Amino acid sequence: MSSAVANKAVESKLIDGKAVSAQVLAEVTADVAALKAEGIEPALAVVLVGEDPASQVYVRNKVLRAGEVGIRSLEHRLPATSTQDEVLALIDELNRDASVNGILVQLPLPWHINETAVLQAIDPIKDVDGFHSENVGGLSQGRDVLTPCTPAGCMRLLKQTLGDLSGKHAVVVGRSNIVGKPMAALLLAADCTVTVLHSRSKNPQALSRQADIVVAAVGRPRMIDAEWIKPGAVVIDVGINRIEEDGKSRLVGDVDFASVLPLASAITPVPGGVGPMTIALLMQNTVTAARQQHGKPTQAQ
Ligand SMILES: NC(=O)C1=CN([C@@H]2O[C@H](COP(=O)(O)OP(=O)(O)OC[C@H]3O[C@@H](n4cnc5c(N)ncnc54)[C@H](OP(=O)(O)O)[C@@H]3O)[C@@H](O)[C@H]2O)C=CC1
Ligand SMILES: Nc1nc(=O)c2c([nH]1)NC[C@@H]1CN(c3ccc(C(=O)N[C@@H](CCC(=O)O)C(=O)O)cc3)C=[N+]21
Repeated sequence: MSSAVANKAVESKLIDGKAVSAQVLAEVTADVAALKAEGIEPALAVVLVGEDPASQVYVRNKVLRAGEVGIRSLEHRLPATSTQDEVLALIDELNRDASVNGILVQLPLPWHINETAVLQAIDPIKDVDGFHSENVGGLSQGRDVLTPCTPAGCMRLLKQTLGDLSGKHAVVVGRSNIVGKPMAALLLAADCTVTVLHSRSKNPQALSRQADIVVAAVGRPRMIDAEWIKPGAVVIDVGINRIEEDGKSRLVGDVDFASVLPLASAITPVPGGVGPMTIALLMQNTVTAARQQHGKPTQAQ
């Protein structure tokens, strides 16, 4: 096969998260403009505690993206030495500020701060991460609540790739509160048969090889290789791992892209897959929150 033909074959399998996120952002830009014409300016507050360099980059990207779609953003940076009460006091202030529609507290928090206490302090109607128990419970009950951005972004990619997901067997590798569990809930709501694998699962490769859809959210570079994948499966790689390779710093997923590519019918790259979708869905959630807070119906997605 000529390399041009080989490239074409690779391209046809790639799920382009950058392109799909651009579509989402275009929709959000139009929604924001419509709200502004009615005198409503959606606003997102991003709270960063400490100086973790990766978190600083993420927060900067969120603020930049908000500006691009017309969402006002407020960046609150607190020192790593802040007490939990200081963080809670800021959240209380943001909860009460009617001009703030969305609140995101960047994770992870410094070790001395209780993550659950902080996430539970956010008013559920402003919880654009969907991490408050009210929203977690609502998702599991099938209520129309704010949904975690990364799993919601994965769903949009899957629906764009496969259309109807009904009856598909989906395997989610990882069971965190921010990715694995909400991902499983969304797949179930879309009528998939769902298997959730984790670090205690026995023979995970054999289970994963039964899946029509594999979502990898483990935080282990390239762990999911060809052994985990049935020919024709759709593979969504949530992992973001910075590794040193050949003396260079590289970003790789939880999927061993080179070994899985020949088997998968479609696969997300890292970077340029799920990551850009997460930020786009955060913007969409902010608009949804603003609409709800102003008593406007939220559009079907
Ligand atoms: N693209 C994006 O927008 C985002 C990307 N991420 C990335 O996604 C990845 C996962 O993040 P997150 O969910 O927060 O990670 P966590 O560390 O919170 O969870 C990892 C999960 O993977 C499971 N796991 C670990 N090792 C194995 C193994 N050998 N076999 C099977 N399961 C295993 C763990 O199991 P157990 O519960 O038993 O310990 C756990 O449930 C990371 O790379 C992170 O950087 C995260 C958020 C957003
Ligand atoms: N409260 C909270 N909500 C989150 O949603 C949240 C969080 N905390 N903490 C950290 C994780 C991680 N996360 C990412 C978002 C975008 C990219 C992203 O845009 N990635 C680009 C590459 C970025 C780069 O080059 O470094 C890509 O994959 O193409 C990645 C990761 C959100 N998270």
